[in-house]
Amino acid sequence: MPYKKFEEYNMQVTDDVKDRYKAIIEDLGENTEREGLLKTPERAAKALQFLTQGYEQDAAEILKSAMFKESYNEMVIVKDIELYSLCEHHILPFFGKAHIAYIPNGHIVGLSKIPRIVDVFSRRLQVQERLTEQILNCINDTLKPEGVAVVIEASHMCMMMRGVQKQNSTTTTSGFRGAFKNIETRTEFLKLISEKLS
Ligand SMILES: Nc1nc2c(ncn2[C@@H]2O[C@H](COP(=O)(O)OP(=O)(O)OP(=O)(O)O)[C@@H](O)[C@H]2O)c(=O)[nH]1
Ligand SMILES: [Zn+2]
Repeated sequence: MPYKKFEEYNMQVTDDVKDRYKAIIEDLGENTEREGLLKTPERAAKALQFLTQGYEQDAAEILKSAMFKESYNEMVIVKDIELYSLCEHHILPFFGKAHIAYIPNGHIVGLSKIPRIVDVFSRRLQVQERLTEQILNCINDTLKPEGVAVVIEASHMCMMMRGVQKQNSTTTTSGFRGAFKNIETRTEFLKLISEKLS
């Protein structure tokens, strides 16, 4: 199914993950019976299911649900799409912005569907490079546009709160297909998104 409602947590998964969180919190030396922590294993289990809901969603179906025949064939850019994902190495957040463009080839897509597929692929255990490529491939294979471009800028908590502890570094990844392989088209896209890049 393309969407999942958040009241619909899988009770079996919630119970299993809750028990494991309880054990982890105890291993860390905390008392899971104190008031503030009583419901924490269950809350954390639900939070983790929310943050990984993308596994149960079908990004191609989301795009297909709002594709419309149109002759418009200039660049369409949706920029500054905020994203929150989880780094698969440390299960810590990475977050930032995606900038996405495509050039239609007979079909346009409902604009909101682009941020929706960013969420589908973000809400998994990820690396930024694969996230970039999955968004790119999904739009390319489903919409079959003249071209598609994806740029993601993100900060990784695993590099900020721990490890190398660098607070100001950001990572940029990008991918281009079709018409965006052409240097002029790519430059136009990068110019249009950089007007608001920090
Ligand atoms: N390429 C890539 N690397 C990532 C991403 N998220 C986290 N990493 C890196 O994954 C690497 C895992 O390296 P390891 O040496 O196995 O793990 P570690 O000992 O915790 O490494 P440090 O973070 O350097 O302390 C680290 O260099 C992280 O910075 C990502 O989205 N893409
Ligand atoms: Zn990490």
